[in-house]
Amino acid sequence: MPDTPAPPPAEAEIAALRAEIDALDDAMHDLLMQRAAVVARLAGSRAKGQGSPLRPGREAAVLRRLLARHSGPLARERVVRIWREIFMASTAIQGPFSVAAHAPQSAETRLARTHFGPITPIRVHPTPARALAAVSDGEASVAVLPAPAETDQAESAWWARLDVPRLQVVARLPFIAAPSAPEALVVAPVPPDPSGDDRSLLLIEAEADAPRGRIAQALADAGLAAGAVLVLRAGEATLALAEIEGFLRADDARLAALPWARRTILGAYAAPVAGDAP
Ligand SMILES: O=C(O)C(=O)C[C@]1(C(=O)O)C=C[C@@H](O)C=C1
Repeated sequence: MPDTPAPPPAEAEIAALRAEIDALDDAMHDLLMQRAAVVARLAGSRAKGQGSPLRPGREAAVLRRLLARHSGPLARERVVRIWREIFMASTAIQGPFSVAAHAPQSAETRLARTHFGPITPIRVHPTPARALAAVSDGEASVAVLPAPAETDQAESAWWARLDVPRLQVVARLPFIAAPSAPEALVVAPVPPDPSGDDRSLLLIEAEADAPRGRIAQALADAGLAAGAVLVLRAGEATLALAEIEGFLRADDARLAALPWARRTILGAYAAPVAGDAP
């Protein structure tokens, strides 16, 4: 028998570590196949019902739970990336899924791509109305639109005309907080699902000259903790869009304490999580 020289120690060490990685890959693959089988069972369950398989609140709750137990050299943002792909794979098991985006800054398309993954079809529409129509008509599963901004004019303020409750805001992108980066909202033909730490969007139609301060005060007096309040002067009315702490429901008694009868909950989304420390 010819003598086979023993590999140098460094190569032997690499081979041993790669064998460990191979075993872990097999274990992870087994778990992914098991997870996919459970998702297929969930898709068939009557409790989940028909309609969009997407549950952004549940996704956020899963990610928060994993990030809370996370440690080691794997970056938090990488954990989110890996699970985003898992969620989209699970969504695909439950039916076709596509995105209609309106992306005036092209950042919205990037946010949609990052959130919904590289394989999900994304079509960019020239106006928010066209993107929303694609969802209403069943051509797309969700719309991704620019987050409301103080600079919005009556024409660009898609949120002022959202066909609620048929269409509702269900998520805000990005889920990993990125201060002063562009943001987008996800609109779906289903209500949002709570994640346990949420913010809701409340649209109020006030009188034409209602000062912003009065609207903010009325919200505070009603016990509604508002973050940003956007104000849009629209002819005879003032439209105020308030981001309210928590998952607001239509029968919330605090809404009845507001001095304006025309108030609409546009939806809700999970509060973002912190990224990796720089
Ligand atoms: O929990 C569900 O309803 C699922 O469809 C499963 C799952 C997941 O993979 O964890 C997938 C998609 C949903 O958006 C949320 C969660």
